[in-house]
Amino acid sequence: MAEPGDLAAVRAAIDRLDDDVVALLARREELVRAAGRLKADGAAVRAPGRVEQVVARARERAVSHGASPQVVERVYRAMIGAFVDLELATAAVSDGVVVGPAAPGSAGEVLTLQLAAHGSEAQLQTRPLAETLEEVAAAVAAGTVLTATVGPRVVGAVRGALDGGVLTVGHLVVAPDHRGRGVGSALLAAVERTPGARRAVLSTGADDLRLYRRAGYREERRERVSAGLELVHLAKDLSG
Ligand SMILES: C=C(O[C@@H]1C=C(C(=O)O)C=C[C@H]1O)C(=O)O
Repeated sequence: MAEPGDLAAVRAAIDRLDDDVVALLARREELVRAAGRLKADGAAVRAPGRVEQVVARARERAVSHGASPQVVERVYRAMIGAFVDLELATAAVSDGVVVGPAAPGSAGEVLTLQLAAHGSEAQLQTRPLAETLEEVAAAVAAGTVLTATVGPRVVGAVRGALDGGVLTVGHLVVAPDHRGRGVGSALLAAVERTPGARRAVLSTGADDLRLYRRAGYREERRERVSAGLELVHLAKDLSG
């Protein structure tokens, strides 16, 4: 590349280059998010062995481009650190939390969580939250319930009913002492991986939208259920 003659010109050239760098970072972020959705815990998110592979490869590429491998390594370690934080905050779960199909016999615990759920969704007293033990047990037996467990304890659950490629997500609940640690996001990410699901839809109270917005859900419409209580219908395209 020709050397620009003064600092302003150099900076203009850096700005143009940064446009490309950020565009590439955006593509990298998409891939990192996809990797995160395939992981079950914090150790898998951090993947230190893979980090060393990526760094070693970047150092080699730096040498072949005539760049400083030390600078490239520092940039890469900082970048990967930021991506790991993103993965931990989005798809992944705190260490020790395992997400998977509800174990036979867990219906009682799932129902207890549903009944204990706080917030607007519980206040709606919608049919799902007023389920009987038999109904929850039938859903567990049908394989439509996913749970998050810590050791033997169920700390969260979600349900996904698939019909013609449309996944209706419901009953997302997290034990009060496990909130804010990515359990809800991990359950949501796991249910979205239901084979054959091309679109996810769900309805929730107007005050618990953050988790869903962060996960890429878009608002379709709002429905006033009663005075002071609004139900928000959300959807997410899963085909991409
Ligand atoms: C994207 C991944 O997750 C993390 C982020 C990495 C990256 O940004 O390259 C590499 C390893 C993990 O720490 C992965 O495991 O590949």
